[in-house]
Amino acid sequence: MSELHIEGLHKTFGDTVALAGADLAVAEGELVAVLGPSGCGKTTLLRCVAGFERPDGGSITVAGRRIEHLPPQARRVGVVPQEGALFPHLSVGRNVAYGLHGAGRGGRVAEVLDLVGLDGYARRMPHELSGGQRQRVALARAMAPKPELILLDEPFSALDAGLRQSLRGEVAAALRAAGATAVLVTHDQDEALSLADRVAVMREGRIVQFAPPAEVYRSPVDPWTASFVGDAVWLDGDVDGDTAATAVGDVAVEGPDGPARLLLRPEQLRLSEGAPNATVSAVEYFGHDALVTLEFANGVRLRSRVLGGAPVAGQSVSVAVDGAARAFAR
Ligand SMILES: Nc1ncnc2c1ncn2[C@@H]1O[C@H](COP(=O)(O)OP(=O)(O)OP(=O)(O)O)[C@@H](O)[C@H]1O
Repeated sequence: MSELHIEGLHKTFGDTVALAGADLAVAEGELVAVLGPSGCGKTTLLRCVAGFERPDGGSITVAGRRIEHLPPQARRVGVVPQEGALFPHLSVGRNVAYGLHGAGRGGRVAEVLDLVGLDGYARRMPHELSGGQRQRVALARAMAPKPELILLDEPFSALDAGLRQSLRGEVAAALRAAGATAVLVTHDQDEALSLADRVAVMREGRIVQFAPPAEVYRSPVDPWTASFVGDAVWLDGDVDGDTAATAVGDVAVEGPDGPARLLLRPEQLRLSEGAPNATVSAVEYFGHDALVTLEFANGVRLRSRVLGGAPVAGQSVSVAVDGAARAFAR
């Protein structure tokens, strides 16, 4: 497995700019999620790397080799499409063996099926598998020829929520066990944050932030990224050093001095002991936690994520802020 370098990639379709100078550098053995809203260019980026689309400009290098002008089969890149796309008339084993040649085929098929947890499934037909098993076969098929790089295009999107979550972990484990360099495209922030070593946030054809999941969540580069990745609670304030004066009191901050929009995550607003300073105006209960809308005396409303017992609407509560808010100049 090898590293991937994408520089200044451009692609337009008629009047639509799908890629507007996308840059991405994936290290050997790394699992990167490209996360962005619908239409931001994720699939186009992946298709350019796979060779299904030819970019208008820019370069794609895998293991030091420029590949953007090579046909797909010469790129040594494996692809796991959205819905697996297995050959329906071929057994699991023959699907996985499809891109393999030579004597070691049988052994390699068994090896990759084992890696994806489908040891003993080689004789089954695709229609005899669950949706999650089909996706694992598609992953095994992509990995079988030992490509330099594996690309996964929304590989869990056709599955229901429970299955998606368990399969995510299994796929990440299989990729890591194989030492694969992989790029996964998704619009699902939970998927990106939970799976990837680094997340590339994509907007309007460009990568706007590329960092480990915790950094993207805690220190988003701009308000758009803050609101796109995770729940954002916004509060206006005036920053002076490491505190900001706000309508709900002084809050610890990180960011430039002056008028600012302050980003808090709902779990940073904690119900505490002490003199009440807010009233609960609404509660959305989810079992494991609840989203509570808090109204302060001056009319400011903020959302808090509360674990365990949720308060009830109308209740007076004391609210404290944990950690620092991130300030963006206003
Ligand atoms: N073959 C094409 N012809 C014309 N326009 C296209 C083509 N492929 C993509 N586009 C346009 O390019 C833009 C980026 O599309 P792309 O499929 O890469 O986005 P995406 O981020 O993968 O979206 P989604 O999450 O909805 O799949 C969109 O505006 C789309 O309509």
